[in-house]
Amino acid sequence: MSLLQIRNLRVEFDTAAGPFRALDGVDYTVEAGEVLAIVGESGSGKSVAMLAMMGLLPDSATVTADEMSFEGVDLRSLSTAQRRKVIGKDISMIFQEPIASLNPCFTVGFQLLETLKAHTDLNRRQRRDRVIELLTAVGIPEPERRVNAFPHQMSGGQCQRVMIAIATACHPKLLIADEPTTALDVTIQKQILDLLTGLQRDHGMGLIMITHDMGVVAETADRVVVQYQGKQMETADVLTLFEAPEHPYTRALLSALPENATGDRLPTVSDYTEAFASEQTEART
Ligand SMILES: Nc1ncnc2c1ncn2[C@@H]1O[C@H](COP(=O)(O)OP(=O)(O)OP(=O)(O)O)[C@@H](O)[C@H]1O
Repeated sequence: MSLLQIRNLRVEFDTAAGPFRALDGVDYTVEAGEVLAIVGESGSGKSVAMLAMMGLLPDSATVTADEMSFEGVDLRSLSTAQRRKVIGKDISMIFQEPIASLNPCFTVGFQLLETLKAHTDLNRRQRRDRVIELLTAVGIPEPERRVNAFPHQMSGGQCQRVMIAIATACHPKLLIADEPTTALDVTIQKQILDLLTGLQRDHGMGLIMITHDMGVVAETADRVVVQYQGKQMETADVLTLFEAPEHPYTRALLSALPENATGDRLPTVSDYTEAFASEQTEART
C-alpha cells in the first residue's frame, strides 16, 4: 500500500470568465520514505494539486479523482473536518515565503509550542524541551536565546528552518515542500535542501518537493512528475528522466539548464515548445 495514491485528479475553477481547468487528469504515487518531485513552470498546477488533496481549495473549485488515498484511507469519503484531522496529524506543508508563513506577532518559540500543544500530549516542560531540541535539529544557533525571537528578527533562511521545525515537530509521514528555497539566497538554498533531505532520511518521511528548478530535482528526488498547463507530461525515476527524457517538454526543461547551454544565449523552454504549447492550448479550449 502506497503512502499517497492519487489517480486522475481534475480541478476546475469557476471564474468570472467561465470555467477554468487547472488540472486535467494527473496521477501521483508516493511511497513511505520516498522523495517525489513535481516539476513544471508557474501555473502548471503543482500547488493546486496538493491543496486539492488536502481539501484546502476554495468553494469555487470542483475536485474529482478516481482515487485519492492516504495510507489506504479514501480521502474522498471523508468530510472536510475528518480530512483535516487525518491530514493535520500525518501531512505537513511548508511554503515558499517563510517570513510570510510565520505569524509576525508571536515569537518563534511560542509558534512551535502552540503546534506541540495542538498535536501532542506533551506537558508544558516537555514541550519546552522539545522546542529547543527541534530548533537545534534544524540548525538554529543558540536555540535557548533564539526561541524568544520574533520572525522579523531572523533571516529568511532561519525563518525557513523554523518553518521546517514546525512542519516536522509532530513527525509527519508526508511532508510537502512547495518551492521551499525559491525565496532564499542561493548560498542558503543548498543548506535548506540538505536539511530537508536529511530530516526526510532520518525520519523515513515521504517528501513531495514542488519546484520549477531541475537543479533541485537532481539534488533531491527519487522520482519525478513533470507537469505542463495542468497536464502530466512524464513520470520517471530521476536518473531515467535526466538520462533519457521521453517528452519534448521535459527535454526542453533540461535544455534550458545553464550547464546545457551551447550557444551565446541561454535557451528557454519556449524555444522548444512553441508548437507544442499551442497544441496544448487548443486542446484545453
Ligand atoms: N482560486 C483560484 N481560482 C482560479 N484559478 C486559480 C485559483 N488558484 C489557482 N488557480 C489557477 O490554477 C493554475 C495552477 O496554479 P498553481 O498555483 O497550482 O500553479 P503552480 O504550478 O503551483 O505555479 P507556481 O509555481 O507559480 O506556484 C494557475 O493558472 C492559477 O492561476
